[in-house]
Amino acid sequence: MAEAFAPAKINLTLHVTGQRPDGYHLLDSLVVFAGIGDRIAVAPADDLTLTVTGPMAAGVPTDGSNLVLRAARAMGVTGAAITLEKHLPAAAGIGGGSSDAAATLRALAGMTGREVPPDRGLSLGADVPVCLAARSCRMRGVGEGLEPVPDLPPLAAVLVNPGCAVSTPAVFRALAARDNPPMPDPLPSFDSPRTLAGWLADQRNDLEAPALAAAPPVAEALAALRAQSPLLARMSGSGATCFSLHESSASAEACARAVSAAHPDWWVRATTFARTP
Ligand SMILES: C[C@](O)(CO)[C@H](O)COP(=O)(O)OP(=O)(O)OC[C@H]1O[C@@H](n2ccc(N)nc2=O)[C@H](O)[C@@H]1O
Ligand SMILES: Nc1ncnc2c1ncn2[C@@H]1O[C@H](COP(=O)(O)OP(=O)(O)OP(=O)(O)O)[C@@H](O)[C@H]1O
Repeated sequence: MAEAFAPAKINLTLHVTGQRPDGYHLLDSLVVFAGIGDRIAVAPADDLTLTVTGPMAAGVPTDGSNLVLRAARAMGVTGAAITLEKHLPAAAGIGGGSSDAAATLRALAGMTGREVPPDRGLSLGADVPVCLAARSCRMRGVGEGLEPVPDLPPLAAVLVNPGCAVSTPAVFRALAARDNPPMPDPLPSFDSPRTLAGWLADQRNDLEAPALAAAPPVAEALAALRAQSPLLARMSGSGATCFSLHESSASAEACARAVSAAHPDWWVRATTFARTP
């Protein structure tokens, strides 16, 4: 028996800087992890099985297409009873499936003593290597280039998903430009959430414009967050989840309460983005 936490992945920035001949995009992204996420438990068994539980289980595939089972197969594991306790919305830009895959690799490595695949799960999804690292990283290439980042201050944050799934390939396809400038190199260091948020405001998520065009509720989520005067509000990944950064946990919790009250059908969580979850 082994367990692993699958934290939500947040792209504080997401610059699309180019495109490979195979169509995959080159990225330059500052990635952090939240204190909330899914949970994976694995136990020895004769066959490979998956049970999905938890408040966000509805609609998550339970067949071989689930990234948890794909991760197990990538490790050559044919016998394991795996439980996925789903707390994160799916197809939401916060790496739910990728983080589940990474946590499965970690848990199965612990249980079986097998090595994780040499590509760190890249063939399962571009976000899997960073989710396997599960700590703040500068992510480049298509997702395989991981570099440690200067110490970031712990960040009080709110996550809002307005309940529309967004297709990652469709958002990439709708990009107006694929050769946008990267972040500065090296990244500066930040002594407070306010300094970091001020710097982030000059950076971008290049997928935000095409996601806003494809999914109008993203604009509503951003407007609802901005109405609470956060340090910054932005979309994560390919959407539709948006995040806000705050000076304190009390301010993040007040923001989450206000957005939840105005939009009871949205998924809204106050959390912390930390160097290690
Ligand atoms: C948008 C991000 O979440 C940012 O962290 C990731 O780049 C996407 O990661 P992911 O969902 O794990 O991506 P994958 O499952 O590998 O790819 C889904 C689709 O997104 C597009 N894709 C993904 C990653 C990348 N660097 N370039 C792309 O163009 C491709 O159309 C691909 O078919
Ligand atoms: N364990 C899983 N949890 C959620 N979705 C999964 C899982 N395994 C496979 N999927 C499928 O993957 C699709 C994308 O879901 P996922 O939650 O990984 O997207 P995402 O948060 O947008 O990812 P990213 O931020 O990496 O682009 C879903 O539509 C779902 O059908």
